[in-house]
Amino acid sequence: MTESVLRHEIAHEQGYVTMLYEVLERARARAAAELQRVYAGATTGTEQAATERDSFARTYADRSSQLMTVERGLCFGRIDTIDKARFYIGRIGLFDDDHDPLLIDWRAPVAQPFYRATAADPIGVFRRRHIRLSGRTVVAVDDDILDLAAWDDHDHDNLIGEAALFASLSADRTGRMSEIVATIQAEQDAIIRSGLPGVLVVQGGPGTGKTVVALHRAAYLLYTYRDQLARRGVLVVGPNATFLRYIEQVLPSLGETEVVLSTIGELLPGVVGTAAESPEASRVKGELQMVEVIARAVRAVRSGRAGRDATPATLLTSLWSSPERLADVAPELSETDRAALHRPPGTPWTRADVALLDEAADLLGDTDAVVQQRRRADAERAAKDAEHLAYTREVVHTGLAADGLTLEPWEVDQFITLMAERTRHRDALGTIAERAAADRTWQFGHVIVDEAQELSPMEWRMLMRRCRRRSMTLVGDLAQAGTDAGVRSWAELLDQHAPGRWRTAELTVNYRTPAEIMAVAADVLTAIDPVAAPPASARSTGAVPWSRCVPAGQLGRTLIESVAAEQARIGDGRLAVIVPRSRYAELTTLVSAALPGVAHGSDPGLLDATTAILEVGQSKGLEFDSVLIADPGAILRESPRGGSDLYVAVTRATRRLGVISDGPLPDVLQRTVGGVASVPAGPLPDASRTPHSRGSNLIS
Ligand SMILES: Nc1ncnc2c1ncn2[C@@H]1O[C@H](COP(=O)(O)OP(=O)(O)OP(=O)(O)O)[C@@H](O)[C@H]1O
Repeated sequence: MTESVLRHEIAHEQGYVTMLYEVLERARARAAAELQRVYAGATTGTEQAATERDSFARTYADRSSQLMTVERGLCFGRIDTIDKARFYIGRIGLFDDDHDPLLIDWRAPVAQPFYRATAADPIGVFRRRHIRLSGRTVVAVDDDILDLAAWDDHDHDNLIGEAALFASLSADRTGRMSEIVATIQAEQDAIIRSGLPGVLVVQGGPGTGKTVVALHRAAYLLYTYRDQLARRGVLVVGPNATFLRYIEQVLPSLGETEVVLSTIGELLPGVVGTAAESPEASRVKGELQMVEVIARAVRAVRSGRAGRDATPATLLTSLWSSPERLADVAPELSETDRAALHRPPGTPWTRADVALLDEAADLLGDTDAVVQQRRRADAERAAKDAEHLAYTREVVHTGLAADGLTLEPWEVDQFITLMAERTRHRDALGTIAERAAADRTWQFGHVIVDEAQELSPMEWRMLMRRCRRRSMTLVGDLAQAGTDAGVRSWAELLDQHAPGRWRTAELTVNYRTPAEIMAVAADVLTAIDPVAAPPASARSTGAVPWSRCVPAGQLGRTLIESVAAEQARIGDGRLAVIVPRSRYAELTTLVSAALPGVAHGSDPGLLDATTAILEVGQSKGLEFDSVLIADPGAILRESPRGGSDLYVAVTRATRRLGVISDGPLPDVLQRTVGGVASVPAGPLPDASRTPHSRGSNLIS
């Protein structure tokens, strides 16, 4: 585009975008007025009537807040089809007074070609345009003309909208995951829009967008299969509380609030399994042989042989604290394994306990009191539904009278049913998290599991009980598995739990880690699995990973110097120091004493800190502008899955990676600049003089 054509196009899009914001403002005003009217309307004065009113109020309040959250980047694209139709794509659907679409919701089928069209297969699209806004001002347009002749020699047609994508990938990290609606790639879009039934497994290397794609899929499914999913909710399971905080803002920005986020350790009502324990104990607890152990323990309780400890918590406490009782019900476990499980009563629950408690609860069943409570709740809900319909009738008639509208009686009835359904949904949805949290037998409409490779066989049993219809999305990377108790093969897992009802998809492009860092990661991956292929990096930065070997006793000091140097290099960006578990306390104390602003792995404010010091497990799923790895040799040695831990650590950075070791540098890191030779403190190696840089650079 020449300069003047570009100016003209920007002015044209500005006119359209300004009109869209005016329509948005009117929709906001309407939602506010409805809210006002509901609050001003009379109720019969009973508590129930007030609840009904609140339910409507919540619907309009949700609508208002949804209309507020789409302010930033309301419209981000446009497609012109070969048959001369034009659609603007954005975060929400907007319509004119005749209900003709002005802006298409990114999840609607009409928007799909925006993400899928390629030069090789334009699916009817002549032009795809990315529109970049700053506030409400159009600052850039970027066109892909999907004309085969012009694109024939282009070798990466799975990447679209490169200017927009590249700008978003190069931005400083904020400590929170952000949504990617404007730049979803074709292979990601196919996963996001894959159908609801059955189990979809998404395997992909680090940084390929598994998490972000899974969250966009949640938003897409709730939009497309609203009736099926709204009342049961969608459960998203993540590896730890920090990770859940890292992703929690993505869904509201996509306009979805009906999603329950949980860790495995919190899936059983009334139990929080977060205490630490030995890797041996969690391995033994995660193995499938525990099914029979728990079953025997329950039988022993029932027969009165082992006392009358018929609640799951007492049952498990007594097993762990009594070697005799454990030996009685778990003869198949070795003595060493049984010893690993032993602990005194009163010890807090660990994550691996939770699946066993759930197993026991499932066998013991609910007590009469719980069953009766559930029946009472069902009856109350039915009564509420009837009252809700009556209230809806009143609201609709008042609203029609206020607007001076006359409709046919059947139209009014239809509208009442629709409104009742919608507001009842909202009412139920507002409390899905509470209801699901209080009900062990809650069945979710869809379950999404992130870092799925980490779940043990016992944890899969627990999760499958939460979704008997097996509508699930599992995203993970077997090469990143941090425990031996995790998944070894997706087929092995799913042939057992969803035979004939599962499918796989793969993500192949790494949007996080630049090619220079991925070249190092590729060596680590080869050591874990010689035939595994690393994902191709979407970009390169020119900054080659560096390493520095220091004499024993100088790791802390060098780390402190390097933190300060890296902070200066990345400006407003974020830095992580990843350390071995065995040296976490030592290095955290040293670094914190010298640099008081550094956050620790368990700090609630971790994500907002500019620098954090973490064990590998705490860094799972997260990303930082720069990463320093301390004592990589210890990371490799201290766990049977040390190679995978190092792979995770190496692939957390979006821009820079440095390695500091007070022992020999592991062979798999020889590709870092500096190598085994000790390099003096001072300026870091100049990337442009670096001899090696493997890995592909898809954006040249
Ligand atoms: N299409 C895209 N447009 C812009 N950014 C993207 C896109 N896809 C992924 N990203 C970004 O790439 C980064 C990595 O994504 P994500 O964390 O979902 O990857 P992952 O596969 O879950 O990684 P890991 O397994 O290493 O934790 C995130 O910053 C994400 O926003």
